[in-house]
Amino acid sequence: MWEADDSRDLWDDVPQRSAGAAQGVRGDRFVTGSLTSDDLDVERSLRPQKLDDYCGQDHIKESLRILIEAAQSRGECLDHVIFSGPPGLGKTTLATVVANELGSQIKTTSGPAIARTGDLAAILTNLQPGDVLFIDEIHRLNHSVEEVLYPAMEDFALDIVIGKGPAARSIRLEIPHFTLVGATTRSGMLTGPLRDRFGISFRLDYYSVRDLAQIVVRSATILNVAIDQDSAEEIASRSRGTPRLANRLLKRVRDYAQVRGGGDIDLPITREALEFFEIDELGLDWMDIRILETLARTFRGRAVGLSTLASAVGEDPATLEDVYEPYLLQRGLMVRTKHGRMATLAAYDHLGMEPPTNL
Ligand SMILES: Nc1ncnc2c1ncn2[C@@H]1O[C@H](COP(=O)(O)OP(=O)(O)OP(=O)(O)O)[C@@H](O)[C@H]1O
Ligand SMILES: [Mg+2]
Repeated sequence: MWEADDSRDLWDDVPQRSAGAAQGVRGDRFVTGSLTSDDLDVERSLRPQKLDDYCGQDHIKESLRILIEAAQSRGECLDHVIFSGPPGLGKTTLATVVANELGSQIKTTSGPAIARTGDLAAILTNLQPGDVLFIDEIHRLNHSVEEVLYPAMEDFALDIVIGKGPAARSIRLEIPHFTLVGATTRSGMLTGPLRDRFGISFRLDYYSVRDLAQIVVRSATILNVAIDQDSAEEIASRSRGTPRLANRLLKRVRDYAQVRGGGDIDLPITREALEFFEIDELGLDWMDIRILETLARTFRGRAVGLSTLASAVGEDPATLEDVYEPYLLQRGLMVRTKHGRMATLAAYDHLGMEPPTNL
């Protein structure tokens, strides 16, 4: 089993200044890593096609280069690959890049789209030798479909049951050799047998500010907008380590620069735009700030339960837990103890508030 992990300390170069929610428009949440309708128009054009265009995740890139070249020189298919990691980090992009580097066709589907075993059988029998089959959200495959996938991955065979009851018999069909590329945001939900059948496994990690700045510069070139390095780094440092978010903020800053500035993106207009859209120096939006302020002001130094906090900020508890908390926890701005949630010293510092004496 090939395991690789490209973790680095992402936040070293993020400025730690205090924020305070600026007044601007409120509505859509910019800072989610998940795909929104806003991303669809340009996501395709901004997606790198080859390993050389793919910024960051250097260890994964170099490993893939070696594995692809080795498989090609043996005249074999690349072993099955799984990419895991949070939304917007480039899993789908890597699947396409792998197929392009192999010079193979890619067939794309997703776990929830393959409802019945017959659907998967149809996909598998239609593959050409050497194809890449990309299954997104592979943790959402249902159990019976997964059972069909096992022999396909292991022996390139499809076991089909003909007839019913005592007369039923199973025949084995050969299918072309192919490479399965799976992607998942929830690697913990993969079943053991499925996970074991991937020869290569990569976990994508959040990007450094430097790598994100490179992505912003590349995207600006494709979008045909002028940007300087300082502005690219400013956008990068507020993008929560996520390329999708960096591209989204770049588009908003471009719009703002077009209407309020001369069209080119420089540092003052970047800061003004991000302040207008209420994205602070750490990439926190007004809701994140509201959560921290509630913890710091209303519950000052006291641990608070999820549902109490949710009603205090006017958000649904599940959304609070799944959408807002992970980043605040990851950045060390809040902690979850067995008694409840609390703002940390870093949060008080970020809000420019004196911490309570018991912290
Ligand atoms: N390493 C990278 N270099 C340049 N751009 C990137 C990189 N990774 C991702 N992107 C950009 O970010 C966007 C989102 O990436 P992608 O769709 O591959 O993420 P994902 O991990 O599949 O997300 P999800 O979990 O939501 O499916 C892409 O359109 C691409 O433009
Ligand atoms: Mg994807």
